[in-house]
Amino acid sequence: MSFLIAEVIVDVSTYHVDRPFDYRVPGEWMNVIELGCRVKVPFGPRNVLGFVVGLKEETDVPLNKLKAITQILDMEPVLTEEMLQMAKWLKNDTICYEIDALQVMLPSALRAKYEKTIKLQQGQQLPLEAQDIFGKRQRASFKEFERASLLPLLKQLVAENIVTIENVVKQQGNVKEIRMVQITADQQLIERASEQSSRAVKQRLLLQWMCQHLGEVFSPHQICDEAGVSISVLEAVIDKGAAQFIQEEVFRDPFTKEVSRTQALQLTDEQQVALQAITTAMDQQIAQTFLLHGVTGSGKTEVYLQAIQKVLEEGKEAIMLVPEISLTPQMTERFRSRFGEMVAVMHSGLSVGEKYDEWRKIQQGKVKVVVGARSAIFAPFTNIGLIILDEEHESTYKQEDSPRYHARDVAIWRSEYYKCPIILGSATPALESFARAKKGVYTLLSLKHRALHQALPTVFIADMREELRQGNRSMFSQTLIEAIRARLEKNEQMVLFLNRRGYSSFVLCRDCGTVVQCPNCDISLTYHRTTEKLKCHYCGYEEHVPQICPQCQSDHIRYFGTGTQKVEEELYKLFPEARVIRMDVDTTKHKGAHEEILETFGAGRADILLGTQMIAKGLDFPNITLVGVLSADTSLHLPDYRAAERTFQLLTQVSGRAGRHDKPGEVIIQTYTPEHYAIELAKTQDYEPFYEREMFLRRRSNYPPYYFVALIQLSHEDVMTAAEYAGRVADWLRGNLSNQVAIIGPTTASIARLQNRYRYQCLIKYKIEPNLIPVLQRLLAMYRAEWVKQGILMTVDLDPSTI
Ligand SMILES: Nc1ncnc2c1ncn2[C@@H]1O[C@H](COP(=O)(O)OP(=O)(O)OP(=O)(O)O)[C@@H](O)[C@H]1O
Ligand SMILES: [Zn+2]
Ligand SMILES: [Zn+2]
Repeated sequence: MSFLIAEVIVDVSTYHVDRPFDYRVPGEWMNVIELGCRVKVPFGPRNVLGFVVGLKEETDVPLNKLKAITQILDMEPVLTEEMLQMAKWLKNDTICYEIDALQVMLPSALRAKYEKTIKLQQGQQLPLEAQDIFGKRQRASFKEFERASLLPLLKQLVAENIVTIENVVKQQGNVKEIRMVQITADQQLIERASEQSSRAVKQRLLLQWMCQHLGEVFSPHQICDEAGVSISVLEAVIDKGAAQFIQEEVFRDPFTKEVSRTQALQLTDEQQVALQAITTAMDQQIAQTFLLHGVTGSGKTEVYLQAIQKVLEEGKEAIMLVPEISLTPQMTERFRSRFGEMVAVMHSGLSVGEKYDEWRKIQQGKVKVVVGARSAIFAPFTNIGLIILDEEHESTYKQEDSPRYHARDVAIWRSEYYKCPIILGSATPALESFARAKKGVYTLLSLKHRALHQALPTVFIADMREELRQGNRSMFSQTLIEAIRARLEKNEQMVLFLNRRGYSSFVLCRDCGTVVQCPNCDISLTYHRTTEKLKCHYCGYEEHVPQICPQCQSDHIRYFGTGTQKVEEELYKLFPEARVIRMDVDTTKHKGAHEEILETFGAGRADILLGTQMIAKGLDFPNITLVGVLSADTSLHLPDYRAAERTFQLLTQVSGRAGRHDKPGEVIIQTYTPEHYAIELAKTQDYEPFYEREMFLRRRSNYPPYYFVALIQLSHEDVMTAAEYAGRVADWLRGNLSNQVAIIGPTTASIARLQNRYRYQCLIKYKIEPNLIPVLQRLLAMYRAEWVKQGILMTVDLDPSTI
């Protein structure tokens, strides 16, 4: 007797074995189940979610031990064949559980609790058995089909598009619907209704109107308007069978405003050359990776738009990634004005329901372009023609939880699958990317000039030590103050940028130097002015600002450092007439806040846009002629080998906001270390000299891109236990990896204690180590089987963004 066996990856990522388990497929589901469907299966004492990753007829599991699938959750697979392959690759490439790799590809609505309903499509005829289930309703529940053992029939109905299946998410809203009216397609029904209402003039009027619109669908409102009747007349006619109410699905619209359409611009020669290279790769169907290195304002976005245009003409699909889309509403708008309804968006600012709707639009082929943040790289397209990563150097493209993937690597994998090109775009590419382009692994395309041949802005460095010597204790240098005053007089706009990476306002005792720390983490607490509280940004701990120093009881304890609110207050003191608009985490909490702020600024209703990291990128406003960087150094002194690179990138990006159109731009960078090369070279805004300099230093200290690094982090509540296991990790690595590999550690992590757990790490530096993945997999297996029980937490990151 033959069985159908499903191989299922189960949702238990604490189990130490990461492999598919075999389950019997109950007879009635034989022709229903497919690869990529979600199922419920018994695992130990409970039922868990699982994904079908294989179907076969034989198993090594003895028949009396073989359990059956409890429930099937999808008629149509939610994961494609491609995704199942991609998950296997991710599992190996990032060393994660396969279940984590499968889950990350789905919108969270499909990971939550939901119910399935079956909806009858308009005007479709059901076979008898199914009619019994639906009765007079438009909808039936999945369970009803299941109970009647009619799943194969259901599958057939879905295939013939007679019914559709919808997942109604229980907790987080569901498919949104509105009530519509469908006029019958059958003229006789209308005639019969007319006979019945021979004395009702209005009803007859409506029925005559309906004769002109057989089979069409309108909103009740529209019908009443057009036919000039009231809703009660419409209801009476519906009662007589001339039309019926139907529920029509609407997609939630994450776009808050209308945009006007734009046309492709006439490209510059440089843009033309770049576009030509990309479209050639498309025509030849080669998985070629292009690095589009273009100075700020050089028109990279126009190249993306026209490349996508070509993809659409070929009937294919495109993925456009941006670092964090809620920060760049301008980008979405440019895509919508070019491609209209063909565009879906995916980013963290959307609700669970909105994300699910956007995902379904992609899956159902209703859109051809997705503009989104990191996770949009998993958009369920099946005919991809181009993938773009804008600002490819940004660290948000790397996910910091399992699966610890980099969107660039996933993009390259998918491009190989679809044989299509990729564009990595940036004014300041990641060192790794530029090195690969120089070696010919990527194809370098350069835009050396701004699109309209405007000059890059002039950059001044203001030495804040000098200012202090001359008695200026404020946060604004004289140069900056004068520059702001000049702009206010000329009615031009400016951007003031407060570099807050690794920087915060803290409370310090001026007598003994104590900085108030979080009791759970080795990190200073951040001062919040509005609530007069100190907060830990890592664990959420908070307390009131102390009146006296907890160490020496001095009352000379006060906060230090600069927040955007403080800057705003200072600005108003200096320039009471200035209209300042602030963009930071506090002013952008509510949905749509970014758009509102940028719209106000774009419409010229503010003079100064003051903000943090989130204003550094993507802004394109004609009237900005001054960019001020209040504190260039704050990101320079972090214990991270990429600190100089990040600082240079940030300064170049933010400078690029000035003088993008007719008016020339000026940039003033304030710093306490003007001699640092990252700051000196940001002055000329020339990427290659910086690249050469930084590469030299990386080579000297054996850092990427010359070496690869892998980071193993480990924590425990007890410091001795944490140290002991960290030591075991280091010993084990030394015993199993070749002596070509440098193992640094164990050392304490840069934050030595977090949420009351002590943290250690080991760093692996290597050039070629074929054994690395298997060795790390064995280490993880050991950890999952034994160490977890001791309360150890361990993570392995093959491409850490900070170390
Ligand atoms: N070929 C062109 N002709 C006319 N204007 C153009 C052309 N290409 C781009 N522009 C305009 O130049 C400005 C800068 O272009 P865009 O924003 O695409 O540059 P970018 O390289 O993406 O900039 P950044 O990296 O600084 O964000 C935009 O206002 C854009 O409309
Ligand atoms: Zn003190
Ligand atoms: Zn804390």
